[in-house]
Amino acid sequence: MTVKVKTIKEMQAIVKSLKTEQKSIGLVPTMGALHEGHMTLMKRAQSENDVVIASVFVNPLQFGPNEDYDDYPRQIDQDQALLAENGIDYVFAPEPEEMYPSPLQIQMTVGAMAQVLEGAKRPGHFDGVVTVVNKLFNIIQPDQAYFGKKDAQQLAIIEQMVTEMNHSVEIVGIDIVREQDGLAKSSRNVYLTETERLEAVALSQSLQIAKTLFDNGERNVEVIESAIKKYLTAHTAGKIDEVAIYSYPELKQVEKIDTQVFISLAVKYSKARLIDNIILKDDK
Ligand SMILES: Nc1ncnc2c1ncn2[C@@H]1O[C@H](COP(=O)(O)OP(=O)(O)OP(=O)(O)O)[C@@H](O)[C@H]1O
Ligand SMILES: CC(C)(CO)[C@@H](O)C(=O)[O-]
Ligand code: BAL
Repeated sequence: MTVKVKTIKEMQAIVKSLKTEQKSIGLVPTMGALHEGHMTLMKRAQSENDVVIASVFVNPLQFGPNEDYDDYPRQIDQDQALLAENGIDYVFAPEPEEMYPSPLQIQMTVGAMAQVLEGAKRPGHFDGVVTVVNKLFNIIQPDQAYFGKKDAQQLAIIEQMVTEMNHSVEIVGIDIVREQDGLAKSSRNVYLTETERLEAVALSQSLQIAKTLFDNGERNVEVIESAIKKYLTAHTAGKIDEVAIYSYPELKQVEKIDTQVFISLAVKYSKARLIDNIILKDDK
C-alpha cells in the first residue's frame, strides 16, 4: 500500500517518526503522470533507502504564463496505484494552496546557470524548480533524492543549489529511460499525434549521429550542431527550438569540445515540446 499524504504537517509528522526509527529516506520528486522513467528512479531509491517517498506536484511556479500548466496530465489515482504495485511507501501529493497558501515573499533565484538553454527559453522556470525542490527537501529531509538526466540542466542546477544552500541530501542522477525506438519517456509524450510520435524518434537518432561523429574524432561544435539540424529537418516536421552544446555540469558555452559536454535538443510539435540530450566525454 502507498500512503497518500496531502498536508505538509502530516508529512512532517511521518518524517519525524521515520527519523526516530533511524530509517533512511529516499525522495523522488515528480509532477505525476508516472511512467517507466519515473519508476526507474523509484526502484533505484528503493534499493538505496529504507523508505521511499514520491512527491507528485504540478508546481505552478515553474510554468510560464503561456505554458501547459492547466493541461498538464493529472492522474493521481492511477499514479498511486502504480506506486503501490511497485511497493513505494508514501506519496506526498499536496494541492497548490497547501504549498503556496499565499504569494511567496521569499523565492529562490538561479544565476547564470538558468540564463541558458531551457532557462532562456522558459524564463523563471528554474527559479520555480529550485524553490519547490528546496521546500520538498525541508519538509521531507531525504538522505538521497533522485532526478533524471533527461532534465540535465535541472539536475546540474539542483546539485549547485544543494552545494550553495548546504542541504545534507545526496543527489543521484539517473540515465534517460527510453521507449524501444529511442524516444525519451516523458509525461508530455501523450500530447503527440500518431504521426508526430513516429517522427519524434528523430530526436534520439540525431543525438546518436552526433555521438558517432564525436566518437570518430569530431570536436567542432558547429559541425556537430549542423549535422543534428540537418537530420532533424529531414526526418521530422517538428520545429527545432534548440540545438546547443554546453559544458556539463557548468553549463558554459563551448566552441570546441575539450571537456565533458552535453548536447541539448528541444523540438516543438503541435501540442508537445520535447527535450532530449546526450552527455559526451572525451575518455582519452
Ligand atoms: N525518461 C526519463 N528518464 C529518466 N528520468 C526521467 C525520465 N522522464 C522523467 N524523468 C525524471 O523524473 C523526474 C520527474 O519528472 P517529470 O515528472 O517532470 O516527468 P517528465 O516525464 O519529465 O515530464 P515532462 O516531460 O512533462 O517534463 C525528473 O527528475 C525527470 O528528469
Ligand atoms: C523536480 C520537479 C518535480 C520540481 O517540480 C520537476 O521539475 C520535474 O518533474 O522534473
Ligand atoms: N521535467 C521538467 C519539468 C517541467 O518541464 O516543468
